[in-house]
Amino acid sequence: MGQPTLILASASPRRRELIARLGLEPAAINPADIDETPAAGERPRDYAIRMAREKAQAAASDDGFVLAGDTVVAAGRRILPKAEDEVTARKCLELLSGRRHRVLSAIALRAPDGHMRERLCETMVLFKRLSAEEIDAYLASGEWEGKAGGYAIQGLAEGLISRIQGSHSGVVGLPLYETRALLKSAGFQIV
Ligand SMILES: Cc1cn([C@H]2C[C@H](O)[C@@H](COP(=O)(O)OP(=O)(O)OP(=O)(O)O)O2)c(=O)[nH]c1=O
Repeated sequence: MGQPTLILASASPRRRELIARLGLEPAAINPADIDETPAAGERPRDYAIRMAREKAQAAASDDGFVLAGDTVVAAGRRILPKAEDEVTARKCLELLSGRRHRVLSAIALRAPDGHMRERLCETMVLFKRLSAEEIDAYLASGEWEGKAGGYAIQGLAEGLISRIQGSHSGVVGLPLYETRALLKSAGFQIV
């Protein structure tokens, strides 16, 4: 039996690389453009799941399974923004410095008949206490651009992270354990 058709609803090159690590190649990449504004008082985990579902729904297809993901950085109940400018990135790093925070990574899989399955992965991340020099140097790298919470663990930031409990791939954007389980439950054959 052949593999079901997989459509990846993501513009993120990291999600493409991560899905390849499960030995899968999407038949199509259909990024979903949705409104990513959190609702007032929305909990980080609810927001991550809602975003993943909305992305999968926006790329809905009768021809295959649509996989989408969403990664949210949360400090307590607070949802950190995607850092689009240096001021925002600095605020995020100052907030995360020396404190534990959570990264919520939700994935949603929409079946061709419209049935939606989802999973959530939660990872604790601890940054060292960052000095002013460390923050300045990190900002100068530009790696924070467009990243939730103003950092990317897959780059320089990992040298500033003393502990992570959960899923490294989840922090990057597609939790491989949960993604494999979700795809297997939908009939994909994966090692
Ligand atoms: C915390 C963290 C975030 N990020 C990035 C991944 C995403 O760009 C962003 C989370 O935003 P997402 O909305 O999850 O993803 P995206 O906008 O990049 O792609 P798409 O919606 O098309 O699938 O933060 C990292 O790359 N590494 C990290 O360590």
